[in-house]
Amino acid sequence: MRHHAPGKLFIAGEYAVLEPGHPALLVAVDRGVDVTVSGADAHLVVDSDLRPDRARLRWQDGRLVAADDGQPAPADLGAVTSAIEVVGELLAGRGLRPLPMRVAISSRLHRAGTKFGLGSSGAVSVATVTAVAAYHGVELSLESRFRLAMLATVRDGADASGGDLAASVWGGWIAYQAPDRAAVRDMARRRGVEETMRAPWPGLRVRRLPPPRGLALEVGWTGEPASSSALTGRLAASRWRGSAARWSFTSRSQECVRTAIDALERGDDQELLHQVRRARHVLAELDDEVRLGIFTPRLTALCDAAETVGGAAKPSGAGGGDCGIALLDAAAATQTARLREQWAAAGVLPMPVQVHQTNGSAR
Ligand SMILES: Nc1ncnc2c1ncn2[C@@H]1O[C@H](COP(=O)(O)OP(=O)(O)O)[C@@H](O)[C@H]1O
Ligand SMILES: C[C@@](O)(CCOP(=O)(O)OP(=O)(O)O)CC(=O)O
Repeated sequence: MRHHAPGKLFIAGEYAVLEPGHPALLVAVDRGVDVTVSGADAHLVVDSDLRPDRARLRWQDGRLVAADDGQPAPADLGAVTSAIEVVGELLAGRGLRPLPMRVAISSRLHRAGTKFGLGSSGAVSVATVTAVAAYHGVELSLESRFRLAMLATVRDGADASGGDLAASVWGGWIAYQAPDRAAVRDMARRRGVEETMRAPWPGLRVRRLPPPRGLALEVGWTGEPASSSALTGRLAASRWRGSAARWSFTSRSQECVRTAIDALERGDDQELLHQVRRARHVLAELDDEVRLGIFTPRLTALCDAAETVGGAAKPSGAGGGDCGIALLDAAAATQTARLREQWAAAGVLPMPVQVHQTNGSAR
């Protein structure tokens, strides 16, 4: 049983999307993670391309622990083990026991262990819940994949919007608004996974969007891995939290993303470019205000280069490294060539990444 889940890029709306009701614009990419589930003699074996050794695990009170000494499962396998545990809970609710299995993860979202910032944890969660459920004969709808992966993500208190999960599940270009994660986590604790899968999730909205008519998407990698949770944690702990600046940032981001979504739906590429430039500035103002370090020198150079050739660019996601996106006139090949040259001179690696098409059905 094998499942492929694509990685993602944030086109606009990062940070603000953490607040329920605030949209983000994302796109899935044609690189991702493959999870293959096959039989095993006993226990559960997790074999990840991030680790030299396979981990042998066993179930203990609904959690996965090391098979030999009962110690917690390796922390770097947290995305995988949480995803398996949530499926385990779903199966238990249906009177089924998880089978012994080997879960193998192979990813094109890192190079020799250094991530690109294309949403590897999200793709791992989506591919794992889908493949493990299918191995047990449970076919999940698109929304059920998203919900299980979101439950796996929030289970240990991590606050992430789930935008990466939605892009990975639905594919293509999407508009996304996050559910109230605290409410969803509490519901799962009180009422269990099965019921939480069926209940309404306040705030959650996902909508597929048409791609831009005549724009090409370019992706540049800074070569510097960044920790999104460290950046969002610093933001949450800062005095910015209850400030007027926060309100101003989230409302400007919201207006920018809504206008960008509208531009996509109307096929207005020029307006989309304008909103991507605005999104860059809204993020830069947040960075000036809170000094998060979203814009590294390479990310700033990546954006400036795109603007000098007539395009629009910004960091994708939390910033601090990882990658950035640029949108350019698809018909102007010389602009793309000039952009790539300027990126290379600034130490930004152009990545051969295309948009992943929409995943099959709408559900
Ligand atoms: N190939 C993989 N195998 C197992 N876990 C993975 C793999 N790729 C990513 N992960 C999990 O995702 C985490 C990286 O997530 P994150 O920092 O959010 O990166 P990204 O920016 O690519 O989403 C890793 O620490 C690991 O827990
Ligand atoms: C700040 C954010 O809105 C965006 C973070 O996006 P990244 O693309 O940086 O995330 P990772 O996939 O974990 O690397 C936080 C969020 O939406 O969860």
